[in-house]
Amino acid sequence: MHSGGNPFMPDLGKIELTTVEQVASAAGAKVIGDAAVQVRGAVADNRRVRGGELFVAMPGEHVHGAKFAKAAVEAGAVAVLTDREGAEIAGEIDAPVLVVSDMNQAAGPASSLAWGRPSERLNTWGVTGTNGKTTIVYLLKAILRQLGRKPALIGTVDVEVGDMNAGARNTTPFPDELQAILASAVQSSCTDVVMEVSSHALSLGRVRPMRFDVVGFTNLTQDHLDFHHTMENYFQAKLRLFTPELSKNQVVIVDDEWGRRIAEESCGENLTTLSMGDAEADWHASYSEHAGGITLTLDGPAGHQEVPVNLPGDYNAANSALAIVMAAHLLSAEAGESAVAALFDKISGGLEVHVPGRMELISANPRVIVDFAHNPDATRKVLKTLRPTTKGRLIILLGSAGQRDQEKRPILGQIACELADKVYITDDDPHEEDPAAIRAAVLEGTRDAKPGQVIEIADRREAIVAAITEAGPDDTVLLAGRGHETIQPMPDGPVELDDRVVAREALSL
Ligand SMILES: CC(=O)N[C@H]1[C@@H](OP(=O)(O)OP(=O)(O)OC[C@H]2O[C@@H](n3ccc(=O)[nH]c3=O)[C@H](O)[C@@H]2O)O[C@H](CO)[C@@H](O)[C@@H]1O[C@H](C)C(=O)N[C@@H](C)C(=O)N[C@H](CCC(=O)O)C(=O)O
Ligand SMILES: Nc1ncnc2c1ncn2[C@@H]1O[C@H](COP(=O)(O)OP(=O)(O)OP(=O)(O)O)[C@@H](O)[C@H]1O
Repeated sequence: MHSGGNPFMPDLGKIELTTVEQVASAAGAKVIGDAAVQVRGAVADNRRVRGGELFVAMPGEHVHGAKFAKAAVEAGAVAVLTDREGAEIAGEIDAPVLVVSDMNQAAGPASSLAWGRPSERLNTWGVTGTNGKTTIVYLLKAILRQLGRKPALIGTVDVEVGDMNAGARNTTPFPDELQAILASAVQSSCTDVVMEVSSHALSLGRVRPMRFDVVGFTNLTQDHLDFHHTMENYFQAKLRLFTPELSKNQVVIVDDEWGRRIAEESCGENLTTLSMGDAEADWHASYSEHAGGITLTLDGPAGHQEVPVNLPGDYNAANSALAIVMAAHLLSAEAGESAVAALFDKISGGLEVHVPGRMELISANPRVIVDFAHNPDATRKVLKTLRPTTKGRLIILLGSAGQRDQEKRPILGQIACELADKVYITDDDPHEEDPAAIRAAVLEGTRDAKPGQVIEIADRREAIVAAITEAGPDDTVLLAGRGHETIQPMPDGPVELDDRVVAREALSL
């Protein structure tokens, strides 16, 4: 869960007017009322109506947005888009109502048109996969800046447009917000948008009708089974991004079976493959590690290239390789080989990236690190990355989020016991679930622990203080799971809690 929500509200006066009839045609809607009414902009929350917009009444988890249609129109919305249930809930409305059978299909195309089809005026970059999306969009931003371009960024940690940035609520925003951010990016003269595309967003049609210039696939491992139920469904959601309907150029890491299946099944129009190992692929990458990060070596259509990157670990080598190959692949398709050569020339001096809450170093002795690892694959990879550089003990503090994938909880406990010397089990973000029951499920995986290896402390703040107080100067303490998050959703309501702040307090005790 992330606090905030995007404040990016484009200048409505600069958005081209479009008619209800045109919006209805894009959204496949039946119009009740005057189809000649003109709209500009689209919003799904009545509290954000400024005047003249289309109100996008989405069915929600708690309430149907149509309940607020009247209020939206009173605030100045000039038309309402909703489904049949919403039309009934909305009742008599003093504005045309556009009725569709499925809001997930309709909200994107309608919002895009109402915001002036902004994605068509930007180079669009999409990244998907279980782990690495946030890191990769930051890498893409760094690459594009080195090329002298002006990218906007949309992801889990924040949304950045020009000089403005704001915390994100969703990894991939809902269609009205997404299209408003893109319209802001156009108004701020951004050249590109780099964005994370979650599997939820793909399942729910949130990015429609964008057709990305280039997309990248990282990896697929267990997560989000609360939503997708099976890995096959989770895979099918990701696969969509690589079909010609959603993207023009595709880059796929083929080191897991899912990547190989995407390469085979997507029918991507201009697909290139990348391997960090010896899988058959168009590009191969390897790396050497040094104190400041890695030096990445890439061999592929652009020849042999080396790029230093300030991020540690084999998984960050994969993240960096994917970002660079995405850039090379798109430049090659659009501007030819000389543009690719210019790219490598610009980045050969190195890429410098700081991703909040990802391997974020809080102190050196003891080494305290905050990382967003919250699923089995990420937790395993981060512990394995930290082990060789830890002289003393490797201590991990973790829990698991409530109202999310439950199957991963004991697996997380098991990985922690296998790969760390000491394990603190505590609360993550319980949401409305019983925190003790979540901790018990994580503890189930620690049955084979050595005596004294595992300690349970419910309160995360207390647990962080205990873990850091216990650590010696040669130890590493990994505070896993919440990364950049600043609010802990507890059953009794949200509490302010930033692992990085608590760690610094504990270090000064
Ligand atoms: C389950 C889910 O998808 N919830 C999303 C949903 O909230 P909700 O269903 O609770 O909305 P609601 O309160 O019932 O309201 C329904 C509608 O009425 C409108 N409304 C509501 C109140 C009001 O006074 N006026 C008003 O107009 C709302 O704007 C909304 O359109 O609509 C919100 C606003 O657009 C989203 O932020 C919220 O995402 C929540 C935070 C979420 O956790 N979503 C998950 C499932 C998700 O999408 N995750 C993926 C992947 C993350 C990852 O990779 O880890 C993501 O892309 O974020
Ligand atoms: N390529 C990778 N493979 C496995 N683990 C990774 C990889 N990249 C990052 N990680 C781990 O996963 C965590 C989350 O990384 P990042 O935020 O970049 O991924 P994400 O896909 O955006 O995750 P989420 O969708 O959950 O926000 C990192 O803190 C790190 O522990």
